[in-house]
Amino acid sequence: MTSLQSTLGDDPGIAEELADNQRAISIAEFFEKNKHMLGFDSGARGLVTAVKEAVDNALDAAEESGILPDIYVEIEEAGDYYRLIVEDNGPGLTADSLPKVFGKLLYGSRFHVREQSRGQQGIGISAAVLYSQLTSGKPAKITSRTQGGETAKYFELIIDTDENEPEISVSEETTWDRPHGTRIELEMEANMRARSQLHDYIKHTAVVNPHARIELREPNAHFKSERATDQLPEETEEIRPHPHGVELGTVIKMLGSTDSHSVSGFLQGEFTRVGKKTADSVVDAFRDRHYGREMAWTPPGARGGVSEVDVASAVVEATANKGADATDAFAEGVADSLRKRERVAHHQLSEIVEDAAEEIGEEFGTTFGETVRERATEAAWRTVVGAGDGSEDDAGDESRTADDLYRIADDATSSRKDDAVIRAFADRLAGTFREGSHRLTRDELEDRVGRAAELTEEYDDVSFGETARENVVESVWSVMETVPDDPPLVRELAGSRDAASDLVEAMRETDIMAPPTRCLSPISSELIQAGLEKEYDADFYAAATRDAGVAGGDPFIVEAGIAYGGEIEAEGSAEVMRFANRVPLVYQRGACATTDVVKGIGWRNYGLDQPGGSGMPNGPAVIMVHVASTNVPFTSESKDAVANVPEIEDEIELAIREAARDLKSYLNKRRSMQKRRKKQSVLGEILPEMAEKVAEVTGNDEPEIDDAIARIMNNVLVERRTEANGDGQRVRVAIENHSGTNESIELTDIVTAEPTEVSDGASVVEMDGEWFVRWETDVPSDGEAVLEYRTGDDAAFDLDVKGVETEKLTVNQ
Ligand SMILES: Nc1ncnc2c1ncn2[C@@H]1O[C@H](COP(=O)(O)OP(=O)(O)OP(=O)(O)O)[C@@H](O)[C@H]1O
Repeated sequence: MTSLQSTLGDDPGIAEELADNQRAISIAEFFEKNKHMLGFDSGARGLVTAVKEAVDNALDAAEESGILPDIYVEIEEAGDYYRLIVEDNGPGLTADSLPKVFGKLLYGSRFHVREQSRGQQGIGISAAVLYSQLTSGKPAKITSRTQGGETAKYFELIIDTDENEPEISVSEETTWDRPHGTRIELEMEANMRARSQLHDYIKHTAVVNPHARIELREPNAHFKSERATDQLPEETEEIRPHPHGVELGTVIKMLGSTDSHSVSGFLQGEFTRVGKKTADSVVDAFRDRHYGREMAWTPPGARGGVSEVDVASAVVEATANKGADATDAFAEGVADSLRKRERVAHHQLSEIVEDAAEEIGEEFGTTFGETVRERATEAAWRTVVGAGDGSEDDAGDESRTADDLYRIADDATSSRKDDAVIRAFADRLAGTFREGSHRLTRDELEDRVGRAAELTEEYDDVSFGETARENVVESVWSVMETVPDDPPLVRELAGSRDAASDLVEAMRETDIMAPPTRCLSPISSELIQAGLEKEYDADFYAAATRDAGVAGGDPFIVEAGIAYGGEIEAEGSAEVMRFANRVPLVYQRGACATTDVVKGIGWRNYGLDQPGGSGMPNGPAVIMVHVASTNVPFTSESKDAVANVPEIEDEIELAIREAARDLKSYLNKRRSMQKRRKKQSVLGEILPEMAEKVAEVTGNDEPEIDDAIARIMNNVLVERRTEANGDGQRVRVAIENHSGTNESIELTDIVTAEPTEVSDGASVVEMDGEWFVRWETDVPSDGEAVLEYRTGDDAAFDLDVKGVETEKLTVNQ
């Protein structure tokens, strides 16, 4: 027990004493103690993280300035420590911003920008400086030269962790041979145990950044990855958030800081993809949630079977002192408009009365004032809902609304339900409208339907289950009308959590075009495939890039690639390569959404082994996933693993499945080709023996085996025959298609003497004393095509056939 606990309860000043111990903690102090959160948990890992932070920044900075990145990384032993040097050819940093970039945590240019970049939080490089000063006690040494700068600046600094501010020990002008760029030198306690992770990081960075030149020199290795293209990734543009998935707190903050007064203006001004029409739809969805909808009833006379009530006479009765003709015309006008409608809600009836009042008033030179209009509206409404006026001779017709609801409920529920049960239910539901408002939210409607259903279950001893209730709610809700009330002003919304929450829900449920992707820089399927081909000598490659999705208001794109077979390690489980915003993720594979998704896929369906039917697939496969987003949701600030955000997980799965489908058809085909090869080799052994026997028995020549194999195997047979013909020889190349499909075939016969009289459609090209007779032709199933030409007597030939898998091809030349 601590001394404070022992005195607790006796001492009236205990809270004050405790309060004395409270004090703010600077972010730098916090991370000084929690460096593992930033990826600096060990010397081995710390070094990789520091390289990663510096290289990511160098790539970001160069690309942002339209410069093709040229990055040099050097790690050298320096006594008890390791020295890390990273140099880039980026735009450099000004003398004002440089000390803060390296000497202050949470200082950066990207946090508030919705645009894809590797860095996000403004922590990375200052965390590396912090780790270096903590472990070696040495300051960071930074040189930087801005574009067009006469000289370079040189700083030595550490972070004052109490204040989270840079403490500069040296600041001077210097010379540097690079025309622009930044050079960072950090000393730290480290080791090279994570060498393979370091190499992977550099190599994989090169794979997905083919426009960058990256060189790594470390005590045991030196390699340089040259630029594969001079094409910078397409420039990204900052965008506003997308309305889907923005959280309530964010929206409240945005409501508080916008210049707009109206909700519609706010939506159009602060979000991407919201124009006037979309804003109107969001506002309508907001009205439905916030104010509820109004029930719209079938007006009297609009539908057969409903008792005709004289709307006009009700209106006449309610209208006093307007002269008989004007009153009749007014009442007829209302009744007529009403008759034309399929359904009418109270506010729509008011509009009908307003319109008739204006029109008839003008025609008869009289005024139908506010009171008259109201009385007329109420009288007409009573006829619509079958309510009496309270007098003895007008008891109303309660069955009107019940009939109406009966029809809706009958359509919405299964035909197995007894008619009397639906009637009883509709009566009870109609009762709730007689007693309560005709304007209600969806929740209120659910309540009413629920109550009516429960009473029906209780008194009629039948079941009125969840699905029936939901269907009735849906059908009634769909005939209800959105109310015309003006939505609150932005400043009112900002002050009301409930109203703002209704707005967020309305934004969420409105169909809104996917966000523009100019803020993102996906790698593209072609480059993913090219990258995989560069890294892995495989038999098969596939890649897929999905359309943009939205998570938390931030657009994202997922891409996937698969390499299979060849030199890829066949033992053990497949390798998963993860990337986020073009940065390879090296650590925390098990905590990453990408890994979870890969494990959740049934790989046996795609032709890979998967022990137990779930988990990592086995075999010679590499699965690559890239998540590009304006705000990648990492599980922690060390940015090693993508968090389990459902929208992103769904897209990862779809991207992988897209690539995996190609893998599946490749593997299926390969399997059937393997079978074919086996069969063909058996035939190749048996047929010559049979041919020999047949020739022996019949005394004839041995039959043509190649032709027979081609026919039995349904192959394409390409056969060259030559025939001496005067001065030279005639060449005849015949293609017989025994397969069940039409084939497009590209054939090249390479001849050592000049060909003449070549068939139409073929072309001849001479190269170094060889003639290439090229011919592209379509041969239908069971069809034949022939190429003919003449050439010299002593010509030699070599035939090359493309367009048909080798297993389906028999060449006889
Ligand atoms: N080599 C560089 N050249 C030019 N500017 C740089 C360089 N390194 C960092 N910066 C600038 O310094 C800022 C802070 O960098 P820092 O690594 O701390 O954070 P970040 O990259 O923005 O985000 P994160 O914490 O996610 O890495 C960057 O936003 C960028 O504007």
